[in-house]
Amino acid sequence: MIKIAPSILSADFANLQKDIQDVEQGGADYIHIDVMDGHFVPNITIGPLVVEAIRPITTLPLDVHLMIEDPDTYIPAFAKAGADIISVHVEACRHLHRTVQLIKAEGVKAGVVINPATPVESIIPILDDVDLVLLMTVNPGFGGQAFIESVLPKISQVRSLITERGLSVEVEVDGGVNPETAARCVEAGADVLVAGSAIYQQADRKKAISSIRGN
Ligand SMILES: O=C(CO)[C@@H](O)[C@H](O)COP(=O)(O)O
Ligand SMILES: [Fe+2]
Repeated sequence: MIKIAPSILSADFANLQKDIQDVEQGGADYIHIDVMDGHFVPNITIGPLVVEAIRPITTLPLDVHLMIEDPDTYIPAFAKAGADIISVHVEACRHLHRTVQLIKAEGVKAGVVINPATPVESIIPILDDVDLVLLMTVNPGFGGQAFIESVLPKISQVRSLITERGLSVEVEVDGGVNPETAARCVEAGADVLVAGSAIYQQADRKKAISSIRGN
């Protein structure tokens, strides 16, 4: 079963509770939270206080995507705020194993993220230690961007690496996911699909989630 992780970056921030509960009732599997610091990416979004406020209003796992410099400084705060999965960009980590160990020491699942231009080879050394690999299909920073087609072979490459090693690691895709691109990501080997605008721009979120799932 394909998991759907609506990105609240495209939700109405003045009505976050309603927009989160709407996707929970619509069949979402995770709530994807995009954390941006204005340094690693040219946008500023959500901090641990907002994650803490969201925690009691949903039973879904909180999938926290850190697009920040120096993630080690902030990981404990996001874990304490209630994150279930914390994913960090290889491009932002000077000592990747140390960062992943820190996430796990906080009792949280660890994910590793690569930008569209970062080769899959960069995650091979950490594959045994993570719960999730997130492949960006846009350059991080904003919702509503166009899907970058050239990432599709990277999804298949990551899926093969995981299968060859007999690992249980989820393959998540993020950026420009809609019913049409979702089908190709799944065909390539993705099992978790993040979608922001394709869900929140639709009045019927349940229907939007089902069509991304391919139902
Ligand atoms: O991490 C990011 C953007 O940096 C994403 O999670 C976006 O929020 C996805 O938005 P859509 O491309 O689905 O509109
Ligand atoms: Fe994201």
